[in-house]
Amino acid sequence: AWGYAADNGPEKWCDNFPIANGPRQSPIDILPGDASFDGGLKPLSLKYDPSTCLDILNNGHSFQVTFVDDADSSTLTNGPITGTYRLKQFHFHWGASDDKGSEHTVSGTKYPAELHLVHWNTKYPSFGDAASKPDGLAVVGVFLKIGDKNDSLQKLLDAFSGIKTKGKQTTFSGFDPATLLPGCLDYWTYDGSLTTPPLLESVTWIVCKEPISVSSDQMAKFRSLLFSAEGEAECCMVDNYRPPQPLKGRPVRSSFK
Ligand SMILES: NS(=O)(=O)c1ccc(O)c(NC(=O)NCCc2ccccn2)c1
Ligand SMILES: [Zn+2]
Repeated sequence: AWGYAADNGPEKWCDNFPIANGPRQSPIDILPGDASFDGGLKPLSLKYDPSTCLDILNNGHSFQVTFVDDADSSTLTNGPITGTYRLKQFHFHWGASDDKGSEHTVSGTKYPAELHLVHWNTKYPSFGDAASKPDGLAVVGVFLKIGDKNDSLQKLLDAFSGIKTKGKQTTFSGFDPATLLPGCLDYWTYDGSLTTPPLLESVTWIVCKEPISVSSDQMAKFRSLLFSAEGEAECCMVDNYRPPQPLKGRPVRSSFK
């Protein structure tokens, strides 16, 4: 199965997922100087209902917080997209040390972690169906930068004792994902893909310019999770990020000057 090790990591994914070398793969290195300001881009409208928060899970690649998505309770509208996209889950990617971990980079700069808020287009019946459509998904990416302790993030870290190993999940309720957003919602946007297998080219990427803070101690806590299941040889969950992929002529637009 795919992973992030030398024998099953990003350099090997094309063996089972040839789309890995496709025309709209993610992540990318964002070059602000090459992005074009688009005055037609609307501000992001993110409306999240904490009561739709369901559980927190170690899926063997990251940890994710999953939401009830059978109604338009937690949605993304406006921004670069048309229609209504429902929040399905959010998860993170991070490094073995604070000098790497993000998937997108900015002029080659890597952040220690990156948050992905995953939404699917309600013109399709489900996430799974939307995931195979070119306008099926919209993922909001937020960089994490070493600084003050993040109290909102701490609520997630406090739940880690119940999800240390692959496949473990616990109930997790009342969390408001809006508390993980930066104050300024300026963004870059481009057409891309899932950054993990099956690497489907169905994602409108919306990457926030402003990072949120995380303390170095909190980053150490991310690294206490395991890729491995209970009873298996312990393998620390670190470096679960795909490196930047070729832009292949895609435009990157900015919502700000
Ligand atoms: N890292 S990312 O691009 O935000 C992202 C978002 C949502 C996802 O489902 C994934 N990838 C993922 O979950 N892969 C394994 C399960 C899966 C997801 C979609 C279709 C088939 N199988 C990646
Ligand atoms: Zn992701």
